[in-house]
Amino acid sequence: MSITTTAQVSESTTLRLVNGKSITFSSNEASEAESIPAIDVSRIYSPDLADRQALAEEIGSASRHIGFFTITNHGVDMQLATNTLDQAKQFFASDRDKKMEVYTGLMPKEFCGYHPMEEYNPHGQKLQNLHEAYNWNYDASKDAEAPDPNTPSINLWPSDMPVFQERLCAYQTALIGLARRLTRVFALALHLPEDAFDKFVKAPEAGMRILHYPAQTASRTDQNGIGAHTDVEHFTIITADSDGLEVLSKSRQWIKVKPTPGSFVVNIADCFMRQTNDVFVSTVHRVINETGHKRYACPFFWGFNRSTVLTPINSCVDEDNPQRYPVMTAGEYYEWRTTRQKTLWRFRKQESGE
Ligand SMILES: O=C(O)CCC(=O)C(=O)O
Ligand SMILES: [Fe+2]
Repeated sequence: MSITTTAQVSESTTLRLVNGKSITFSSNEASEAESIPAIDVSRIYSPDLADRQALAEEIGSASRHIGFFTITNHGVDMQLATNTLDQAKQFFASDRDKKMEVYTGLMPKEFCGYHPMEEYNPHGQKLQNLHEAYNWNYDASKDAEAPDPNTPSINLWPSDMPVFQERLCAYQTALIGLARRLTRVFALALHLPEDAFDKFVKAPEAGMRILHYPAQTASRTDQNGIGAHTDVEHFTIITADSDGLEVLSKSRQWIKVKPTPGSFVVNIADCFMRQTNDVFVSTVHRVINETGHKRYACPFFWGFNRSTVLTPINSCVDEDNPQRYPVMTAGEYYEWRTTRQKTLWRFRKQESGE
């Protein structure tokens, strides 16, 4: 972590993110003084376009200002989420050898598979990030709305845990349905036709991850559960069983996000930020588990098909906001981030003397 000191103000911290941007904040403490917007999204199911447009205005405003919001009345059966978190508890409780059979290092250009405990340290803190994770990708053959048995899925499933795969995929299928509807609302929020993005999400990126964060005893300066970062794709839908998620506001304060039973947290990610030329904010976030007990979470990472060219949306580029990023496909960006993230984070681990 690089510490810089300003003349009158106390110490501030500057961190460089994997996406190339830097962030600075003056206090490492998080507070509940600000909160993220809570949006009732039941209107995604309304047959009336005016209802969906009104919802799009709310979601668009949250995406432009903080890039994080909670959604209620989303229509997803929360039993599917509970089942997935139960499977996470069982998987992470198994032997390390068992988990290492699906080690993510076997797939250097992908995130899928098992990420061991204390493997990464993105900001060179005294201690490695205190989490372990398991990631799995979209499987076109299980897509309820557009099943395609001919596209192989890239995954590392544990060999003898069929219920694990079944429960995790059932939850993923439900979230894919919700994400397709939200994608239409985002199109409206950008004042595009509602179906403008449909073609990009026929065969989407819809990877997921389960995470286990042990209770942290070290200070938040020395260790994070997961260090400050932005997500890679278009938007993320997070389920978590406890406090711990923190979001960096525009005023550079860390805000605590409270999980509300039955709701999800949604955040904008980097591909959407690039495609909207920074009109949508891909907000920096991290997790620090100071609850005193284990924390489990399950983010769902939704992105447009890897062949989608991330040309900035016309209405997001003008004289005051000229084009900020070179154009590349979502797949090129994904691969750049994955390899960079894995090598950079491991490099910093070696640097810290492990
Ligand atoms: O555990 C959480 O609540 C969020 C995890 C996260 O931000 C991530 O995996 O990208
Ligand atoms: Fe994240």
